[in-house]
Amino acid sequence: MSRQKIGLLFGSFNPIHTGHLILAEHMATRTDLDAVWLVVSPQSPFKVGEDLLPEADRYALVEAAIAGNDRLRVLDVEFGLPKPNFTIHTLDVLAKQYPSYEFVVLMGGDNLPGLPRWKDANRILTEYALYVYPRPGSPAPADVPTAVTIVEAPLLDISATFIRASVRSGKSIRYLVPAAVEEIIRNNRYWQQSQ
Ligand SMILES: Nc1ncnc2c1ncn2[C@@H]1O[C@H](COP(=O)(O)OP(=O)(O)OP(=O)(O)O)[C@@H](O)[C@H]1O
Ligand SMILES: O=C(O)c1ccc[n+]([C@@H]2O[C@H](COP(=O)([O-])O)[C@@H](O)[C@H]2O)c1
Repeated sequence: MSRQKIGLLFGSFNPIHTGHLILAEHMATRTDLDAVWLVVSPQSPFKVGEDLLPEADRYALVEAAIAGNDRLRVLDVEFGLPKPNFTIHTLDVLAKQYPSYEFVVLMGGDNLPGLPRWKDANRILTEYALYVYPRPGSPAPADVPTAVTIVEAPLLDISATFIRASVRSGKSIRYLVPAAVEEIIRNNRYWQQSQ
């Protein structure tokens, strides 16, 4: 029997939004992946100094967003790892922890140009396949490494930045995030005070 193939979507999820969810569901149902795991990063090396909610709060939002979807799972594996969170470290931990699974790294097209600056980028590209979901404003480069597959999928012009800005200015985020996420954001007044 072939090994379970799991897509890993690493992100700050500040907050999780419909773009992440459509990406994850698309990968889990329209590629050869069996499931997608969303890995909440406490501190992306490229987002040091940004206005991040505490990681436990971002995790709770992801948990609420994916409730009831058996193909999706959220991981807090990076919470106990040194910061900033280098993806290669997490991949090494997961490979050891789940030797019977084959992991694929998922990302949006905006992350592809910066990939050569990731820690041990060459090792990631040698040891893992990468499936890239296209993102508005980030056209696929003409030349991609052989490990990279650009997946054909509907473009989603949604970002966590837009959602935080909407909340701050009192605009609706209905449908941009699941109802359960919207409720948690409202009840906790995230981004309405000085966060
Ligand atoms: N609308 C989208 N289309 C395609 N990929 C996306 C989209 N939104 C997020 N992603 C991808 O999901 C992963 C995690 O993204 P992240 O949590 O940083 O969200 P973000 O919306 O890009 O956040 P921010 O606006 O705060 O920078 C990244 O690989 C990113 O490229
Ligand atoms: O490993 C690296 O060097 C590296 C560099 C930049 C980003 N990442 C990871 O990529 C994910 C998305 O990052 P970001 O900055 O788009 O939120 C997040 O999990 C980061 O930890 C990882």
